[in-house]
Amino acid sequence: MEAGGAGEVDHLAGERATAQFDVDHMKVAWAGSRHAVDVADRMARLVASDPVFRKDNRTMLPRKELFKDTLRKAAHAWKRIVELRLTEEEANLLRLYVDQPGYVDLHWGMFVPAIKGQGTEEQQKKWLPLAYKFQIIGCYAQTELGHGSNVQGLETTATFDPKTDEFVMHSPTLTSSKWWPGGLGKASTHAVVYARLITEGKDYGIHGFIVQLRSLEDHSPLPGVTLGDIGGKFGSGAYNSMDNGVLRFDHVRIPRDQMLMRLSQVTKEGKYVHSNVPKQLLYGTMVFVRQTIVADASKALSRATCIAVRYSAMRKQFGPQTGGPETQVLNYKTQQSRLFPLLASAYAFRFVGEWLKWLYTDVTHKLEAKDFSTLQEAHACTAGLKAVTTSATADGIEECRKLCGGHGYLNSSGLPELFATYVPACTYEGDNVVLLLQVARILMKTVSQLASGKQPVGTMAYMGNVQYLMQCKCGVNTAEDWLSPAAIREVFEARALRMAVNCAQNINRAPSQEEGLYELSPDLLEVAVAHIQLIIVTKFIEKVEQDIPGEGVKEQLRNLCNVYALYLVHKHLGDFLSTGCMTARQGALANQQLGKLYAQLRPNAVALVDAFNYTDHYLGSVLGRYDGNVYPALYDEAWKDPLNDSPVPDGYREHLRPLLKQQLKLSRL
Ligand SMILES: CCCCCCCCCC/C=C\CCC/C=C/C(=O)SCCNC(=O)CCNC(=O)[C@H](O)C(C)(C)COP(=O)(O)OP(=O)(O)OC[C@H]1O[C@@H](n2cnc3c(N)ncnc32)[C@H](O)[C@@H]1OP(=O)(O)O
Ligand SMILES: Cc1cc2nc3c(=O)[nH]c(=O)nc-3n(C[C@H](O)[C@H](O)[C@H](O)COP(=O)(O)OP(=O)(O)OC[C@H]3O[C@@H](n4cnc5c(N)ncnc54)[C@H](O)[C@@H]3O)c2cc1C
Repeated sequence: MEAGGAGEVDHLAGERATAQFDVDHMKVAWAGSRHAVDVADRMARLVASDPVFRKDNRTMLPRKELFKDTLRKAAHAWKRIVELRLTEEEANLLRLYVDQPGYVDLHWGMFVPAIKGQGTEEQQKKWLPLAYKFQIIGCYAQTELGHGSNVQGLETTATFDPKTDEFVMHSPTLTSSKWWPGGLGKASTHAVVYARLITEGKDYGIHGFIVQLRSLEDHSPLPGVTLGDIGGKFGSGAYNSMDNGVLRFDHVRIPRDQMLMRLSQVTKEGKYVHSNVPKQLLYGTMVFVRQTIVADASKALSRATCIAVRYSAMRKQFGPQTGGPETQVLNYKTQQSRLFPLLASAYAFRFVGEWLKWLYTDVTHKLEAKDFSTLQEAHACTAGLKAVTTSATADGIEECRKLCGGHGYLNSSGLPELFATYVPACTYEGDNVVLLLQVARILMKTVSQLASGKQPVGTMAYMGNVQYLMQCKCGVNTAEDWLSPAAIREVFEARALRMAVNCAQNINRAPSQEEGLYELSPDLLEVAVAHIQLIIVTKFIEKVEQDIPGEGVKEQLRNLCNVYALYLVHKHLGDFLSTGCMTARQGALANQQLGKLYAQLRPNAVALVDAFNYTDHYLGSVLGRYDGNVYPALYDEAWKDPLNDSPVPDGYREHLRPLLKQQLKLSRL
């Protein structure tokens, strides 16, 4: 846990003393409210103090033991949730701090939301109470061996048989095997299965069905159902605690009322009826989860930066030419220029995640009132932000590992496992490239409508300012001018719009729209990234403009916001220059200002990661310890490796001894 107990020494106390802001209030700004800090703190401590939830040996467990450990933790977590009568908010946080991917994530995160979003009231009344009490365990079975990104290309069939009032679920080919769903392999009793609905001889495309897979008596697969785990995955520990599964159906029958019928129905006679709603609502569960993934990005990146900042503050290498103590590696400007933008990104993703949650809730209310006007905005924002934040977070975790030098490569640093667990977020819930191309298509559509005078709305409203943004000139003359939110916002808007318009013009020159979209898809990706980065920067600026209590808190957030924006200017300078949004001199001034901001951030760095309020248990890193007492912890940790169980290793007699004896004989010749 944190320092302050009897006998504990805070090796980072000096760092904490230099902070120029109230850390306690920064915790509130980060978590969203005082209440959020208190609940999270209570749940984190509850988990950290419970031996069942220990995870320091996780990367050393063989897969079967790891999976059993996951089942044990999930069951224990549920027991605690019931015993302590935890609220939904508390229960979600408890699961978060248990920090081990498992079937419960899909049960609560996808199975339940799919039924809520796509089930009728009657279906919800039947299935949700069972799911809420864990009388059934569910997963989300969409992806197949042959198709993941292309949902419309799925092959599993659900053919209606009016004679028995049932659907027949079938996997007609090997490639139609469901492949990847988490929790499917070993734990789930039920799944929401996505399949092509066929009735009266006609294929009506993809629909969701609730299907029982395993016996509720002995957990064995039901007749006609083939089930298994798809095998080990990248890294030690990591996502291997999850039973991602394979599923095949051989003409399995389910009652008609197990088709999720909120969006469309099949009557007893086999007639297909589509409610008057957009068919994309079928993708609603993915939109919901993409939104939660953005919030998770800030958690993962803040963990990695917390480890790297604390370790960089205690680690020393080299010293001044004149002698004297070695330098903390955090004082190296190169370390700061690699690490501080990641710290700023963690904050940026936290606030854009908060805003996205608001947007999602707002759109949901509108959908309930049959207003579908914001569906496209919700899709573009969730897809784009999911793609940009997960890619930056995965890269950022790996950068943090390198920032910790050799020790970062040890499992005990926590960083290899964090990376291995996190990196599939770039693929699941929509491959990031596929999602960015969705955003780009919407942007191209918006550009094409500008000529007709149609005013874009929401996060695309800036595109309506086309006359000005296509020709404006950045007014920055000094490095300090880059501290103006208006200047920053304008260059990001101009860059995004000009890239979109240029790309749209190039597409129009292609023989067909389709060919243009295909040929220019690498450029389209960059257009989408520029638009999404504008959203993140804008939401950070808007956050800083709010009333934020606590001494120095607003100033630190403003600093982080400027670091985030100017780092992007520096990184994507090519975009800003080639679109004529700014000059090379202005680019150099931005970089100059960035250097000054890093210097201002330096004395606050450790306190800024303290504000995440993570326990040592949740961080799971000897390098990121709150007290900074890294070396004894690293040393102790090494001895826990099973390889150190005996001084002479297994295999010595068979493989080392004969070799050494042979060398001895040869040397005597
Ligand atoms: C209670 C809380 C508990 C705490 C738990 C927290 C949650 C944690 C959950 C666990 C987290 C992680 C675990 C990982 C689990 C992973 C699960 C999965 O991966 S599930 C499978 C995910 N699969 C995908 O994402 C597939 C990606 N593909 C697609 O989405 C589509 O195929 C797509 C969009 C690429 C193409 O679709 P389609 O071919 O149908 O359409 P078009 O491209 O032609 O578009 C037509 C039209 O529709 C619009 N559109 C597309 N998608 C959407 C959408 N989602 N919403 C709204 N509109 C959409 C598109 O813009 C086009 O519009 P138009 O106007 O016609 O141009
Ligand atoms: C850890 C993990 C957990 C998962 N959990 C679940 C789950 O619970 N339930 C579930 O149903 N699924 C799950 N999935 C599956 C996941 O949703 C898919 O893997 C994901 O949607 C990507 O699809 P794919 O694997 O078909 O990739 P592909 O689409 O085959 O991608 C391969 C490559 O092709 C590129 N590509 C594809 N289409 C295009 C295009 N149109 N234009 C340009 N490039 C393209 C991609 O960018 C990528 O580089 C999970 C996957 C993982 C890794």
